[in-house]
Amino acid sequence: MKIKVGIGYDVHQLVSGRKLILGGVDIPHELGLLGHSDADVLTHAIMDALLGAAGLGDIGRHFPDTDPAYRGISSLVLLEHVMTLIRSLGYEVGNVDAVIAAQRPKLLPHMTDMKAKLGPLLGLEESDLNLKATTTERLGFEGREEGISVTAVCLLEKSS
Ligand SMILES: Nc1ccn([C@@H]2O[C@H](COP(=O)(O)O)[C@@H](O)[C@H]2O)c(=O)n1
Ligand SMILES: C[C@@]1(CO)OP(=O)(O)OP(=O)(O)OC[C@H]1O
Repeated sequence: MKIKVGIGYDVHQLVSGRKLILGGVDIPHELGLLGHSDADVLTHAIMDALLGAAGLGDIGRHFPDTDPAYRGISSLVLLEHVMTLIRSLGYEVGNVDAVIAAQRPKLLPHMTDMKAKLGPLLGLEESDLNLKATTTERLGFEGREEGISVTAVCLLEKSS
């Protein structure tokens, strides 16, 4: 069994007039995330962890933000592409763990919905997909509610 580890990190700015999409879930909030796609920073960090583990670079390489094809696209669609790539190399995802740094809103009530969207795409059972949230105690850009950051790690497994 070959095992590879990956890490992903992403940040998106919080602005008015945009939706707050995390893990494919539209979370009610007065601010949303700015980006070329739907700016789903959680899904982006997970994709970067997967691509990193597979030695495939990052999401900017696969989905350039200069390409109109990706304007407003659901990041879950991009995750499906990433999973196709990962599986074409013979890998399956072992587990994913992620921490979302957001001062507000409270994300715990939305974790089950996020896991229900992401788990099937990743091919993961509930216990192998862990999502966490933390405030930064009002410190830094997340604490000032200027943006949300996510750090994600994953394992990829290939039997050989
Ligand atoms: N946006 C957030 C941030 C945190 N949580 C939950 O609150 C717990 C305590 O947060 P601290 O930053 O004080 O450690 C944290 O463990 C999360 O369960 C949340 O739901 N949404
Ligand atoms: C996802 C992509 C592609 O639409 O755009 P954004 O939503 O701006 O996200 P980011 O994490 O800045 O970079 C990756 C991009 O290529």
